[in-house]
Amino acid sequence: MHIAITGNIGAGKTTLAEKLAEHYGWEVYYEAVDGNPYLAPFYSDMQKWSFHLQVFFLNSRFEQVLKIKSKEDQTIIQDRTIYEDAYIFAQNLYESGHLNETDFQTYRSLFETIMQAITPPDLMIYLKADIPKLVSQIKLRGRDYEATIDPNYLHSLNQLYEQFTDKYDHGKLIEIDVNELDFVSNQDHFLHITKQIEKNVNLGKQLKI
Ligand SMILES: Nc1ncnc2c1ncn2[C@@H]1O[C@H](COP(=O)(O)OP(=O)(O)OP(=O)(O)O)[C@@H](O)[C@H]1O
Repeated sequence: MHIAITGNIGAGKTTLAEKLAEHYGWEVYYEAVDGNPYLAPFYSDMQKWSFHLQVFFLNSRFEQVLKIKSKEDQTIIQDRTIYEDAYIFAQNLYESGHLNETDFQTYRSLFETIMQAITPPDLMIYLKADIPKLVSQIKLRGRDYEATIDPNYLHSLNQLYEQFTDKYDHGKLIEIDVNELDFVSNQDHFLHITKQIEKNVNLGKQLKI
């Protein structure tokens, strides 16, 4: 089974993926952050590195989806989806003028080709958070290259997340407002999330508990 967590930068996807993996005995597929040669340069010069970074993420996410497909007997939890790369990040860079028309069209055409080869997740979990929550969580983890993230960038991404999740029709999607949730130290908050997952997918004998 393929479960994916979707949400803006700093929404808590990686932390939730790890907690769910521990709880259910699932495997996590992380985003390609460590060893990503374009991520830090991208944050210092978006104009120059947007296309490179988008192609890098698209390829790495495509590889993940193919691997997930080949392991149908296991449950894998994916930290961010390929849809977000195209419909949110690349779209935002295009709208803000960091990706030019030609590069964006080339990227979208590559994405459309990839779409023909992949299947959507069985369940998407959208972690919805407002800007103050995102900013404070990004600060907490203290990555140097993320220190320059402008709240306006997060705001534009959040607007695209809203549009994307409203229209999403590739499969099931649950929305979890994490503004007032602390699923790390409050077990009831964590169980609120697992309850919703179990309502939406049949975990059957895969349950570890
Ligand atoms: N397609 C993309 N275009 C631009 N930046 C991207 C893209 N995909 C991921 N990123 C960025 O790469 C980094 C990934 O970091 P990480 O995997 O820790 O996730 P995150 O988005 O911060 O989420 P969370 O805190 O919810 O786990 C972030 O700065 C993130 O937004």
